Amino acid sequence: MILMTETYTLSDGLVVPKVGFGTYKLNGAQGVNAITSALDVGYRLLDTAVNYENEGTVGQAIARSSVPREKILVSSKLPGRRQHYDDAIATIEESLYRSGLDYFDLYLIHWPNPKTDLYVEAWQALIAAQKFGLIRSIGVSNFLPAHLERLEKETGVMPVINQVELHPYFNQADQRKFDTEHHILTQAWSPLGRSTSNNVLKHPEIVALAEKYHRSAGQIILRWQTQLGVLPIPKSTHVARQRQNLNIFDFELSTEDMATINAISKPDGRIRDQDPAYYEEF
Ligand SMILES: NC(=O)C1=CN([C@@H]2O[C@H](COP(=O)(O)OP(=O)(O)OC[C@H]3O[C@@H](n4cnc5c(N)ncnc54)[C@H](OP(=O)(O)O)[C@@H]3O)[C@@H](O)[C@H]2O)C=CC1
Ligand SMILES: O=C(O)C(=O)[C@@H](O)[C@H](O)C(=O)CO
Repeated sequence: MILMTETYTLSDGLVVPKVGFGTYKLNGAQGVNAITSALDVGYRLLDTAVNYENEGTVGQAIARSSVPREKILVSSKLPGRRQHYDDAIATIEESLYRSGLDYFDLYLIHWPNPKTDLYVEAWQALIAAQKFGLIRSIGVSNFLPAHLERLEKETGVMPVINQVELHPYFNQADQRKFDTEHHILTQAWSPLGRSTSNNVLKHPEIVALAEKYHRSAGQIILRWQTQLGVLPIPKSTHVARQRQNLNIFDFELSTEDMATINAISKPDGRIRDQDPAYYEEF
């Protein structure tokens, strides 16, 4: 049975599912199998990046899937080392060749890299690539309010999406508020905390809520994110987990339980030392 998701409408009119599928570390034949399985389960938004070295894997899964291309949204990301205008345009074209696609539904600047200070130039390239028809919607990832304000001031164009680290240990309340006020949809990367040693799926409050709602810990977290108005992109290689991560639209967390999860967040809750104010990724 194919699972259906609810949708968000972005400020430019693009309709996106409320849950997408992350593909970091899904490479080669195993990656194709995992992504094909995700499409079979019902995922319709695939998140990739040049830096994941798997745009070919994603394209191959789409080619093998029985789901028509136009029913799938594919989102990729421009790496830090390609933020000069001409490099960015060439990279977007190469991303398309690698994936075997004619267009991307979404393309994001992966990190602002403020020390390199080329993100406005990269944004101008994304605006042009959208005009050329290579990309339907343009967005960013890991952008702080100051970076977003600068994009608007210098180009007049705000991103429609901002993909940031967001899980119960780091719930991004201020960034979400800013994004909402500027009609930007917040996407959650590592929505399940990447199952690190400090595993948020085992947090006692999350485990208690899973018992209360007769759901898995992952489903509680993903449901919390969608009730916050956020779009999580969980990754899983296992079909049963892929299915449960999408199957969150038939229950609702109470206001009190939402508040309980919101209270887990802490200022130093990032998985790694990746504050976009100074982190640079190439
Ligand atoms: N823009 C950016 O800078 C970044 C973007 N991303 C994007 O976000 C996506 C998701 O983040 P990611 O870092 O992969 O981490 P996630 O938070 O999605 O966690 C993935 C891990 O959780 C496990 N898992 C998945 N579902 C469940 C479940 N229901 N119960 C228990 N364990 C589960 C997976 O194991 P298994 O596979 O064995 O099921 C895997 O080990 C990435 O794949 C990528 O597309 C990620 C990081 C940064
Ligand atoms: O996975 C991504 O999209 C990244 O931007 C990486 O920085 C990731 O967060 C990572 O941890 C790489 O080791």
